[in-house]
Amino acid sequence: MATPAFQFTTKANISTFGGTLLKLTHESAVLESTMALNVFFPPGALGRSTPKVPVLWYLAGLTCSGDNGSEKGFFNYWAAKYGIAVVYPDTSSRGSSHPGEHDAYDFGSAAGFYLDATKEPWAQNYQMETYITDELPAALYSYFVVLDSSRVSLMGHSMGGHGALTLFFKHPGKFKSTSAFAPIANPSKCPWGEKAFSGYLESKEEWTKHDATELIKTYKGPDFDILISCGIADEFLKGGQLLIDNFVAAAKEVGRESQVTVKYAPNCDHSYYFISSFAQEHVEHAAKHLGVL
Ligand SMILES: N[C@@H](CCC(=O)N[C@@H](CSC=O)C(=O)NCC(=O)O)C(=O)O
Repeated sequence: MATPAFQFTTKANISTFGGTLLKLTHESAVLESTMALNVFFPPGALGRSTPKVPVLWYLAGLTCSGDNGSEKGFFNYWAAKYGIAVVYPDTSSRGSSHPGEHDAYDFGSAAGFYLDATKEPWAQNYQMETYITDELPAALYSYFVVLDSSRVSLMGHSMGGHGALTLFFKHPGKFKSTSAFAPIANPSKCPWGEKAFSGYLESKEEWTKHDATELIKTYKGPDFDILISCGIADEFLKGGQLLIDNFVAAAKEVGRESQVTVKYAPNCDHSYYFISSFAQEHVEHAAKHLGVL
C-alpha cells in the first residue's frame, strides 16, 4: 500500500457517543505551521473505508481552536445519530510571530477570518481559505478514506459563521449546505471586520470578496437553504458586530429571501450555551442536505 504523502499524528483517541473523536496534528504548508484539529467519526466509521460518511465542518470563532466546538458544541451526539463525521479545524496559523500577532483577541492568532491575506506579513502564512477549502480537506479525505468528499457541509459560529457563509458563496457547489450561529454577517461594516480586513487585505477593493452581505448579491451558483440562529440577548448583536439584518436585506435585494431562514432565540447570548442549545437543529439541517435525514 502506498504511504499517503500527507501524515497526521494522533494525539488522542477519545470514545464519545459510540463514535471516536481524534485529536490530530499535521504540518500545513500553506499556513507554514504545525496545526491541531479534531475529527469526530460516527460509530463504526473509523478504520473502515466503506460505506463512506458525509462530513460537516464546524468553523469556530475568535479566540477559539478546534477544541471549543468539539468540547462545548454538543454536535457529536447528533452527528453520531445521523452517521456524520465532524471536522473541527483551528482558527489561524499558529507557527509565526509577526508584530502584534498575539496581542489582541480579534486579530492575528485565533482570528484568521477564514480568508487568504494579501497584506504582508500576513500574506506569508495567514491563508485560512486555502487551508480550509483545499489543503486540509485534500489531506483528510485521502488519509481517512471513509470521509466522503462528495457530501460536505459547513457550519460556524461568529467569525466562523462569517467563514461558513463566505466560503459557501465563494465555492459554489463545493458544499451541500451551510448554517451559522450568530455570524459576523457584514464584516465590512462592523468593528471586528474592519480591523481584520484592513489588517489582512492590501486594498479596500478586496473587502467585498470576503463579505457575505456582498457575496450573496453576486452569487451565481445553485439555490441554497441557509439557516442562521442568533440569541436576542447576544451582546455582539446588540453591539453592531453581527449585522444579520444587512445580510437578510441583501438576500431580499436579489430575490433570495426565501433561501435564508433567521431564527432569533429568546434570552440567549453569544456563548456555547446558546450554540449547544441549537446544535440539533444545525446538525439536522446539514443531515437533510447531506442525504442522511
Ligand atoms: N473579549 C472576548 C471575546 C471573545 C469571544 O466572545 N469569542 C467567542 C467568539 S466571538 C466571534 O468570533 C467565542 O466563541 N469564544 C470562545 C468560547 O469558548 O466562548 C474574550 O476574549 O473572551
